[in-house]
Amino acid sequence: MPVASDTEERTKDADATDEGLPINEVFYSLQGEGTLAGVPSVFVRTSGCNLRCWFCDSYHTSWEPTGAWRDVDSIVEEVQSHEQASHVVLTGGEPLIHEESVELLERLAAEGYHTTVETNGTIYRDAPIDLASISPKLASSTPTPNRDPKGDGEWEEKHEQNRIDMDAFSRMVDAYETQLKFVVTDETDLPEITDLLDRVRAATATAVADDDVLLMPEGMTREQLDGTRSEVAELAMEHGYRYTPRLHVDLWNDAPGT
Ligand SMILES: C[S@@+](CC[C@H](N)C(=O)[O-])C[C@H]1O[C@@H](n2cnc3c(N)ncnc32)[C@H](O)[C@@H]1O
Ligand SMILES: Nc1nc2[nH]cc(C(=O)O)c2c(=O)[nH]1
Ligand code: SF4
Ligand SMILES: [Mg+2]
Repeated sequence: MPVASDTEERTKDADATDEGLPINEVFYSLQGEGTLAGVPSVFVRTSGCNLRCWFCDSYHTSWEPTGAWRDVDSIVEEVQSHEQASHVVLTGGEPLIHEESVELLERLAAEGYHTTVETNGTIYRDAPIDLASISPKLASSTPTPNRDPKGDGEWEEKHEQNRIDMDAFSRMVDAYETQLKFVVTDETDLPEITDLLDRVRAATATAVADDDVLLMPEGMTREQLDGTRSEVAELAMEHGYRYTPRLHVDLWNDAPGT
């Protein structure tokens, strides 16, 4: 069923309940991105997002949010059915638009799981998060009319206004072990990354090392990554940041549930 796309809309959604989470998919795979790439993990993907990146590889959680409302018990049960996994990745959509994500993380922590939250960094929540994998959205993510996958640029202004929230971003950096994972389209993204790092370093008590900064090539298929990965790897070397592959795309291309 369709899921309201952000918290504000969701409260108006007659289908919304006070309990549970809108779930787009739960699957077992290898963590494909970031410092934990290669680690067997169960992915819980919530539906609904407060942003609209033109390149979003999870279209059915953002541009056309779909999923089923599920209670936390049933989600935890499905996670536990993948007996080999001790890591859980909560992603979306934007998982932190949902208050119930906190309860899910509490339950998973109580069961002994390592939890990673994949987030755009615009919403802070207090929860047992072992790794906050923050992917702040750059200007190059904005759905301008010529790049809008759905309409005619209706989301451009809202996305542009909301894509960075320095308060939420810096609170998260101070509260959790963090990696900053920037989606890079080309070299023109680098000045904005440098500027965002200056701003977050000025706003936080925690040291943000260049080693915590990862450049990830934009692309949801192998073919698209063929056009970005070499350049992004060179940019990481040039600037002293890390490079992260998109291992799942290299292994399984854009197959569902990977
Ligand atoms: C679908 S998002 C969900 C979590 C959260 N909304 C966010 O953006 O961080 C999961 C990850 O995929 C990245 N991503 C989405 N589309 C991508 C693309 N076309 N190429 C590279 N990374 C992409 C995001 O930046 C984020 O790191
Ligand atoms: N294998 C795999 N690794 C991932 N790491 C982050 C993902 C995400 O969509 O948040 C993701 C994903 O969708 N698949
Ligand atoms: S913030 Fe994440 S889920 Fe939302 S549109 Fe961007 S990439 Fe997709
Ligand atoms: Mg993904």
